[in-house]
Amino acid sequence: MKQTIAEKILSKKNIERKEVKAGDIILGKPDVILINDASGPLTFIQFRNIGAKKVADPQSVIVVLDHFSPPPSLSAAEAFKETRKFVQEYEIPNFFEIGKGGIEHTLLPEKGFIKPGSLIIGGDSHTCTYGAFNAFGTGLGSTDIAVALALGYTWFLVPESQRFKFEGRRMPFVSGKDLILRVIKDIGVDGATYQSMEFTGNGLLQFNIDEYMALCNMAVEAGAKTGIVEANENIAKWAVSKFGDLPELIKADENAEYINSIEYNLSEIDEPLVAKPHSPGNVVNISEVEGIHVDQVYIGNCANGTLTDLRQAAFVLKGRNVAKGTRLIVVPATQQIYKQAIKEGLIDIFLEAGASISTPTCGACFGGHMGLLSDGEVAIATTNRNFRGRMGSAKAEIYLANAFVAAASAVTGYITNPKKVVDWEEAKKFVYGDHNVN
Ligand SMILES: CC(C)[C@H](C(=O)O)[C@@H](O)C(=O)O
Ligand code: SF4
Repeated sequence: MKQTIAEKILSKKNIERKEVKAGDIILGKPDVILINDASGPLTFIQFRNIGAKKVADPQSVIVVLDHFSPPPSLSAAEAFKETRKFVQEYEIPNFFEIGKGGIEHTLLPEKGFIKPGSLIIGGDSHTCTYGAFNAFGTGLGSTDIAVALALGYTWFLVPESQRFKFEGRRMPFVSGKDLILRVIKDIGVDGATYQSMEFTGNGLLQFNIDEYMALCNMAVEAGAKTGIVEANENIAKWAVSKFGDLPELIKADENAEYINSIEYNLSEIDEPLVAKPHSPGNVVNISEVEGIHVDQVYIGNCANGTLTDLRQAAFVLKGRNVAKGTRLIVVPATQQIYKQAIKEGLIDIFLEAGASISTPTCGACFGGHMGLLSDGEVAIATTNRNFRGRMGSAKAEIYLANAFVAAASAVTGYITNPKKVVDWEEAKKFVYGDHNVN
């Protein structure tokens, strides 16, 4: 049988060990079950409601306190307490306290929990981020997570797949974020509902693994079940440096069945893109929105809070100041990224520029805390959702963009093409080092 990447991974994880195809309903054993403080407490209630007495495979469970971390309210503090209680009661070994981890989707690969070919389920919609590592990640509701905790396996409807191929030369200041914004612009926010979005093509070699995370992270913003990068040299290199050996990598078979295929010539995605309020599908070229004043710039979240993002922002902010009338909040996604950013002098650059640096947290990304917007305010953020009310007031407006754009906008105070602030050749060296980006 000719198979897509999703079909291959689900065939391996199918507890009946049979080959599967799109449309099949199967029982699969996830390698990782992810729980956070936002949806976790509901999962714990459901776990008890179904009469579960123990967690089938505690080793596979990873619990992260990240959404309301550190708790800004009493109710969040209670949710944290509930979560710690569950971890203790069911002897979950992989637990990340405040100060020990960071945003789950950046943290799990960093800690070595994600391998090519892994199946990951999580009580969070951006669990699809792990496709960056050639893995199948998907978000499930709290009840499904509770059942998977109790049984060690759960049901999957094997998704149909769409293929997105990137060839050609990467253009200045276009980042992983821009690739997915372009795809969502083309197919719409319901363009891949319950499907696997599979990303391939030699063009992707010019983007690094952090950028693959941004690409896969927003697959769910097109309604997808998952988004997966086909195995390539970058993923192989990452796997070898992470695990010391080369795990089996997953590629689609030639002639695998895709319900739609789109090929992009990267040289035609020739400037950064921006998603306008109030939808990640409301995407335009930056030139269409340049000059709009921003009250707040937010650099962080599980799509774009990586070291690559911080380097992009720092390069732009180096020796410059955040504009008067604008504020900048920088949120390194994990403790390790934070530490590395200090070592590299990035945090100094942010502080000198007048930024507020936050401890790793989901924070204001989903309107939790640490930088909410008030009525009438406008923000540009490296986050993945700009729904009405997402970062606070329903009367605020959020633009989504990559970290080069966000930082350039912080410097001028209005949405700005980074090419007007810094030189691409210099930026490339600072951000990507030896990685051949075009
Ligand atoms: C609160 C949480 C469960 C939610 C999600 O599922 O994605 C959040 O992370 C988000 O980004 O909106
Ligand atoms: S950073 Fe934002 S999008 Fe990502 S998991 Fe947290 S709340 Fe969700």
